[in-house]
Amino acid sequence: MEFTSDDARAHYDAVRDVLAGVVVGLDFDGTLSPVVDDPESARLHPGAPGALLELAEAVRAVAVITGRPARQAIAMGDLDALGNAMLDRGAELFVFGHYGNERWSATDQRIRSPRPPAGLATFERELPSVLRTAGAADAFIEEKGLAVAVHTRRMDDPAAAFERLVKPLTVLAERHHLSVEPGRNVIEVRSGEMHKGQAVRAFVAEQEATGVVFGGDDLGDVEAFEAVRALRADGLPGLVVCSASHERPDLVELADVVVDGPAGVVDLLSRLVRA
Ligand SMILES: O=P(O)(O)OC[C@H]1O[C@H](O[C@H]2O[C@H](CO)[C@@H](O)[C@H](O)[C@H]2O)[C@H](O)[C@@H](O)[C@@H]1O
Repeated sequence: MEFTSDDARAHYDAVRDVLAGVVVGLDFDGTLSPVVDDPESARLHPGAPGALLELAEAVRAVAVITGRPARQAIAMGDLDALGNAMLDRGAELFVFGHYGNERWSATDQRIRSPRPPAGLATFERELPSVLRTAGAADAFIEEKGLAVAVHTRRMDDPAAAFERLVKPLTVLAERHHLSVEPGRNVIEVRSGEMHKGQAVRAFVAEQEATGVVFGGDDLGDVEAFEAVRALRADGLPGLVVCSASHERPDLVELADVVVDGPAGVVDLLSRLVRA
């Protein structure tokens, strides 16, 4: 792991000093789960369950804060089993799905979810024609219930297809009062009312946390990075962790600690607990 500045090392120390009251939010894809070509094949890094279990015992609470539907993240990460193991040790696991629009906890076991945004159904009906016009008819469409994601990763030239799609998908989304969330070879269209920064702030407040850590790898995590930095400016110890990849080098400068993908995240969490 690498600190991005001397201040960053001090932020790490400050969080470690109040660890028992700290909340930890972690993104799923690219942070706890290595990025794979097929979004449906994503799974937790093999070291993640053990590291999260150890972490949960040492901190106030742990949350997976993801753009995925909570149900899907729970299934892919076997998070209900992990949550039960945490409960056995007196700790709690939360999952905030759809960028904080959904909520699940190991204690509650029910997913609290809003209705899909108005306009999404019409957007989805019009989407194939927009993809054809943009020369991207073979993009993979992931229907997510509250959102839809258009993936270019498995196309011949993923970056070029992504660039061709940003404008027409933005125009179509805006026509239906929806927001565009660009990510790693994916353009997601969803309601713009919630983001991970709000999820982090709400998590800190409800847990009366004495510190906060957030780890992420993609543009959808930037608001959470900003929330940690803003809370820190108000006096709460905080640490921003970037799970780095060649696909998103621009996120490094927003972080305090940079690690090498999900394996690096697992290593960092273990070090934090053992320190
Ligand atoms: O907030 P996250 O947990 O990071 O979820 C964001 C999106 O991640 C997924 O896509 C990403 O991971 C896929 C599997 O590794 C990869 O194939 C894709 O290229 C990545 O962008 C997911 O499919 C989306 O629904 C999430 O919004």
